Amino acid sequence: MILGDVVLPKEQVTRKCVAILGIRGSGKSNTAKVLVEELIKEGVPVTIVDPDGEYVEEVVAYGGTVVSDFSSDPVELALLHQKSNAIVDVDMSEWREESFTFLAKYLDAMWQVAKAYPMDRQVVIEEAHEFVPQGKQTELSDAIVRIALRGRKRGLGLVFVSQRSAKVNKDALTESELYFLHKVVHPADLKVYKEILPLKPKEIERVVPSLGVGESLLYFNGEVKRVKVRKFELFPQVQAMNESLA
Ligand SMILES: Nc1ncnc2c1ncn2[C@@H]1O[C@H](COP(=O)(O)OP(=O)(O)OP(=O)(O)O)[C@@H](O)[C@H]1O
Repeated sequence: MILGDVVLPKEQVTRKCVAILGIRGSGKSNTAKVLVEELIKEGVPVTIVDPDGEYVEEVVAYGGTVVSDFSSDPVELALLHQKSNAIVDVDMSEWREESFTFLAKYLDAMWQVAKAYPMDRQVVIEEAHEFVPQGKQTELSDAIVRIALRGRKRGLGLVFVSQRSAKVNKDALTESELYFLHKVVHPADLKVYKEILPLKPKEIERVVPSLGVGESLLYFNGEVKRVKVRKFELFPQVQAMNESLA
């Protein structure tokens, strides 16, 4: 999977937890979108928990399913998500109570379906601190923590995206095996990075605030690399054609 100046085999992402952290505007969602696109190309079904509806356009363009009416059947949706290339956007932008209940039921159904039909699939959780917060347990956070801790055997992987790394449930976050650590500046966030990275605290304080948009420290397998993920573009071939005609 070509993400920019970083190339990852699919197996380094699927069945694992991935954390994409950083301040607002550091490029987290862009990194997540590039990752989703590459997973889809590999045939891995992806579900996006989308609190701002910021993936809807892409999911529609890829012929995926956008769920914003929470009266649909979560089990049916989990079965639909079983297909190779399936992409589901759970649009939580209205922050309704029933959307949280639906999401918990959907993830639970996915967990059950994955037992019967294990296959690689990934769930991306934007603003993860809202759904799986540190110090607060809900039906939904239980469903997410269960996937984080025990999803591997059923093929389930997670991607946590958050600007409030200190507020994401530690049990879930520390399951991550791959980290894209974008810019942070606040001491509480730097502290989380210091707990994750095998670098000297002074080095972290020097490098992390200097990261540009789209740049991150990629931490995987005990190794830290400064990387730049490419800018996500919806159907670049179409855009290039339009530009050449203009
Ligand atoms: N790798 C990149 N190359 C060029 N531009 C980028 C890159 N990553 C992000 N950007 C641009 O920077 C801006 C912020 O990116 P993005 O929305 O991904 O940040 P974010 O950290 O998710 O912010 P927020 O927390 O507010 O959602 C966008 O305009 C995006 O197009």
